[in-house]
Amino acid sequence: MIATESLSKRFPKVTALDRLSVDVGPGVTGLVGANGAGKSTLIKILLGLSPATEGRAEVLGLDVATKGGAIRERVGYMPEHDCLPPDVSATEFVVHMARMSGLPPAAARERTADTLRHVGLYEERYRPIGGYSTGMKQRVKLAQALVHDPKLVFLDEPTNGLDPVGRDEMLGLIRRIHTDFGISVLVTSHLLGELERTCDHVVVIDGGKLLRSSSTTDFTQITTTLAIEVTDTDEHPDGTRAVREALRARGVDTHDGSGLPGAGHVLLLTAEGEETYDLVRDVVTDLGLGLVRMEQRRHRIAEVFRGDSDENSGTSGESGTDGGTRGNGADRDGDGERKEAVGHGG
Ligand SMILES: Nc1ncnc2c1ncn2[C@@H]1O[C@H](COP(=O)(O)OP(=O)(O)OP(=O)(O)O)[C@@H](O)[C@H]1O
Repeated sequence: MIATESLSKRFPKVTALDRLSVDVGPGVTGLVGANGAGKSTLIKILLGLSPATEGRAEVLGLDVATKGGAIRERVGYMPEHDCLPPDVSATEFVVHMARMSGLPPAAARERTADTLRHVGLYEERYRPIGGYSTGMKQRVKLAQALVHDPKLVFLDEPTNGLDPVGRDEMLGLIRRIHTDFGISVLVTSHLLGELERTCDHVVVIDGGKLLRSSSTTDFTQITTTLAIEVTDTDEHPDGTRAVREALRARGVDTHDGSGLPGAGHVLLLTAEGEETYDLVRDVVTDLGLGLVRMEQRRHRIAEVFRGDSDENSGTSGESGTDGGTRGNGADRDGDGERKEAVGHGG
């Protein structure tokens, strides 16, 4: 879908892209990086809107340096910033964008109605955009990117400014763009957690350089860390502690994993093999406790950035699922939800 080769973009005071070589296949691909990492610059070059300083890039087999027009016919673009006219309705605006893409009037109206329904705008679509919420505006921007039935869409920070519910809805929509319509997606975000759930593949850039490009499952491969949660009983009012002590008596060290979201008392330990599972089962049974869960943890993308290895992933206590953001910054958008952000976040 996309291929870049030693692509660079230098502005007078900053190198926004630095010899970036990356291939992106079909599916939903996340482009992640801190603010200023070069995500929007890359998208503009890929659309043929801004020339690269060096290197080359192709989108759908078309050279960005010479085939910008043909690329924009085939690729939808949802820009990061608010760019919607306040005085027209979503329907009028999206019909206009469809016409600009070359659809005849009747087809433009039909596609507009379908697309606005798909993104979840109903009666509101006849009201002026100026009165819309941020979530509704993001949906209009998404609709205009999809209305001409592109093969590929570039979505630049589509969840920006949305509350957690709005973000989840937008991420669901993005997934469905691919599953329902077969349109491939390149979506940018500075929030790692979102991409982990939404994308098949993740490309990470930092300071305009490629840090990593791999499938989401490779990022989140299973670790050898086991997470255990047990019930309390009258005899053992702190079941977790009882398990911890019993395991220690058998020479197995555990770590506190209660920093994990939604977790009550979670113990983390390194699984040496089947014996570890048997040992935990026996210890819990001997103590008369209930085993609520025993599961292998997966790496989270944030941990990959921190360079956490299996060996130390259980030692910090906070290194669990959504736990740590060490070195990557924690992001709060005022919605009270802690999010993982690369770099300094935004
Ligand atoms: N037209 C421009 N002139 C000068 N510098 C620019 C220009 N556009 C981008 N930059 C710089 O290039 C770097 C990369 O910017 P870019 O907008 O691509 O980052 P980004 O990863 O999309 O982050 P954000 O989400 O904050 O936009 C930044 O340092 C930015 O200040």
